[in-house]
Amino acid sequence: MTNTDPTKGARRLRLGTRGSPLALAQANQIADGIRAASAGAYECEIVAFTTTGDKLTTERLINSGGKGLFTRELDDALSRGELDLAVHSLKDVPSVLPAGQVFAAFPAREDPRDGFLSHKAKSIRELPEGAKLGTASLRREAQALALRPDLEVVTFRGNVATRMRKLEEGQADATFLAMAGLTRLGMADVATPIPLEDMLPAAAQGIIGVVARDDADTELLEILGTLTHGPSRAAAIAERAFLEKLDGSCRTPIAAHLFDRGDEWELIGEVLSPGGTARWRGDGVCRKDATDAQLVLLGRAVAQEIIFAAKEALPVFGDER
Ligand SMILES: NCc1[nH]cc(CCC(=O)O)c1CC(=O)O
Repeated sequence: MTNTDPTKGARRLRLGTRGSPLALAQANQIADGIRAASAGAYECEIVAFTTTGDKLTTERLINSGGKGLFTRELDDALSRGELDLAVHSLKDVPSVLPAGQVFAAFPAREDPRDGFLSHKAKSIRELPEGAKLGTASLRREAQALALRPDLEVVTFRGNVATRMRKLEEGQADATFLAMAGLTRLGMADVATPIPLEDMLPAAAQGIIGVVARDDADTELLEILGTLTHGPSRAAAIAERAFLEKLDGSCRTPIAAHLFDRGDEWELIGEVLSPGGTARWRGDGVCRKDATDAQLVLLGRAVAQEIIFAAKEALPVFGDER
């Protein structure tokens, strides 16, 4: 499948992604991977997009704006054939891909933990009474308030650099950022990682998803397949199946993580009421050699457990699904 004949020019691929430094770093990683795995047969050109999500300026707009805000423009360009591949932070990708699109690679997951950033404390617990927490994430807001109901949550939007600047300016006393993003930008040391069990991350946090059209040529799909990391792919499938089953509302704080328990996978899922006054956890295990279908069933079963437990309190789960 490799083209080592120097007289034959490399085939050009257009890789679409968002314009943020993090998105560009991720796209470059994939471009390097494709070049190496194809022994130079493919060369990638990175095309940066501004998505609707990048243009919105307030947290509330994001939270009420529906799904795919960070992917729609890329989805459309991929469908139209203006791109060959789209590179996404998987946690920003809606749980169902647009028709005609497939995941072509799930490279090794980067640190999935959330990071805590503050000049006033080393952890959420140590923050002074009534401290301001900057976040645009309903999940992080609910998880932090579950622990510290006295905190005041303030809107914190923008890319990693913007949010760090807002913290420096004192617009908040603390904020959270995904360790994966910080690590990929070479800035992991600005944050204190929070143990996974203390703050369960968003489904697929730290995983990159590479999306192709389902009619992409087999040679390209084979090369992309070699970039896939099995355990990260298993996590992507189980965590996203959990999310899909729960996807009643984009206003519900949801977290999920597939843990490596030696000879088994354990999926822990969590749903909180907005504001963190109530929290439901579910969990389930499966064998490490589970098929994709079994990983999907695991995700759905953990979601179903939470739906049963939470449906009285959260009417959004009352519907049959
Ligand atoms: N919603 C924005 C977003 N999407 C992906 C990441 C980080 C990288 C990742 O989780 O893969 C971030 C920033 C953050 O949550 O701090």
